[in-house]
Order: sequence, then structure tokens, then C-alpha cells
Amino acid sequence: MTSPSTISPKFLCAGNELGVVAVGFSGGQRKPGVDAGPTALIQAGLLTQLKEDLGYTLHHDDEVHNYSSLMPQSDPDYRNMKNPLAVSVVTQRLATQVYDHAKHGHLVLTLGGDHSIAIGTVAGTSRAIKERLGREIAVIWVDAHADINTPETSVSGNIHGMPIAFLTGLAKGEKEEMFGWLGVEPKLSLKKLVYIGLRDVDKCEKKVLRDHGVRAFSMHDVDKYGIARVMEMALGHIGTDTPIHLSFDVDALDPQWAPSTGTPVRGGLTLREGDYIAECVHETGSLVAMDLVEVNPSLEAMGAQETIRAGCSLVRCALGDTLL
Ligand SMILES: NC(=[NH2+])NCCC[C@H](N)C(=O)O
Ligand SMILES: [Mn+2]
Ligand SMILES: [Mn+2]
Repeated sequence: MTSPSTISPKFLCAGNELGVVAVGFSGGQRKPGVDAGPTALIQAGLLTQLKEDLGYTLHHDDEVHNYSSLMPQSDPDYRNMKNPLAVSVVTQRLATQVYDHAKHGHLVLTLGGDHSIAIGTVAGTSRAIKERLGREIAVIWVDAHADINTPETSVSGNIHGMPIAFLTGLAKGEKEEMFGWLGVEPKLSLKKLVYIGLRDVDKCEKKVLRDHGVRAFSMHDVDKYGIARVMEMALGHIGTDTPIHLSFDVDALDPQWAPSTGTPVRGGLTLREGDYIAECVHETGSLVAMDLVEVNPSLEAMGAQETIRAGCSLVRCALGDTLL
């Protein structure tokens, strides 16, 4: 058994305590099947690998949560959002689950589910790290998409395209059950957000990124500088002394490696580039939470095993697996 890291994780109580939350939720978008992502990843042996190969002590309730008891009776579109009550209540509950792990100093791994769940995961880590360490978190968002639409700018109405807007306060919650639970204080500063892998960004999203000077590395930058230089710049922007939440949308990878996802976009990262990003984040010793989202085994069923294998690989790399 190898130890999880040669570099001591800076912001965790104990280096090898891993909280796992499996979220079988698909309400942030319209294609069924992404709720089966966590089960597929776990059946492929991911958690066993983390335990046996990387030496983590797992804190997991052995459940894939579908939050069925929380589902609203009726959930009409609101301000153009699809399933607003369901996404709000699920992310609120998830925020508590992630918070409970993070406040004990566990590294938290959340397996999704669509990317709307990051409203809950980032809110949970942000609160726990603020309370435990008095620090703001940084978020590295690896994705083909910027997911920074507000309900008003979104063309699709799918909330998986909006999590960053809710987390940074660009989109405002209203009543408690309509994302009001997020409170008025933003959970994430736009200054502490870094994107990698972007290549399908809506017009309104581009304007927001420009107007706020958000640090974003598109596939153009990956082509131009190479992934190593991109990671130096990305981590340089965050600084060496900031807890990092890594939110990895599997569609950041090229469909060649991850075809089974709801909104695939050609021209993406190779699996090695994705793994490299995860390895570099691990090496900082500052990782406090990771999400892996948008694995949908029912889409491009032929490529589902590829996609699941890629997802497992990304998680292992972020959690300290090395090639040698
Ligand atoms: N997490 C994702 N895969 N997001 C895709 C978002 C696509 C598009 N920008 C939208 O707002 O609908
Ligand atoms: Mn995406
Ligand atoms: Mn996404």
C-alpha cells in the first residue's frame, strides 16, 4: 500500500480521511441516465482503488442518494429554470453532507450527477473551510462549458449551466426553497475561480467572463501553451496558500475519451491532459474537495466503459495516484 501523498495536505486534519458522497441526480438537465453515473463509477471499482491502492480511509454511507423524499410534488419552470425546486432542495441537502465531511477535515469526493450539484458541493466546502480555517476557497472548474449563465441569460433553462452564477452571486436566490438558502454572501469569489478546457461558451457568458476578468484557459490556451504551462499559470493565479475545490466535468475531455456525457463538445482535452491537471492539483497539497460530474453511462452506450474508466482515472490522479 502506498501512502496517498508524499506532500502533506495543507488544509486537511488528517491526510488520508476521505468523505465520499454519491449523488444520483439528473434534474439540472434534460437527459436521463446521468443519475446512474455514481453507481457505474463505484461498480468499476473506484472506491476500492482509493482504499486499497491509495490508502485512504473512506467515510461513505454506502448509498447513492437520489433524494427522492425531497422531490417536490410539482415543479413548474420559474424565471426560465427547469426543475428549480428540485435542484434547490437537492443542492441544499448536499451542501450539508459535504459540509459535514469538510468540517471534520476530510477531503471530500462527490460523484455526480449533473453539474448543478456543484451548487451544493462548493457551498458546503466554502462554509466548512471558512469556519474551520477562516479561509476562502478557490475553485478550479475543468469543463468544456463555463456554467455561468444566470436564469435570465440561459438559453436552455438547464440549471447545470448555471452553478457558477449562483455560487458567485451573479444569479440571486429568492425564497429559501428557490436557492435563497445560499444566503446573500457569495460562496465563491470570481477572483478565486479558474477555468480550464473551455470551448463552448455562450455569448452572454463570454461577456461576463470578460467584464469580470475571470481567469479562464480555453482549449486555445491549452493548444498554445501546452497543459504544463497552463497549470503553472492556473495555480499561480490561485497562489500556494489557498484551499482548492476541483470541480471536474467529464465533458472537458474530448468525446474520444469521454463520449458518454450529456453535452459533448469536440476538440477537448486528452485523457492524459485531464489526468495531468488532476495530478498537478494533487501536488499542491491544497485540495480539499473534488467533484466528478456528467458521466452518463446510458448515452453513447458503446463508449460508456471508456468514459467510466476515464472518470476513475481523473479521480485517482487528483487523489494522489502516480505513474511511477
Ligand atoms: N454542465 C454542463 N454540461 N453544462 C452545459 C451547459 C450548456 C449551455 N451553456 C447551457 O447553459 O445550457
Ligand atoms: Mn460541461
Ligand atoms: Mn459543467
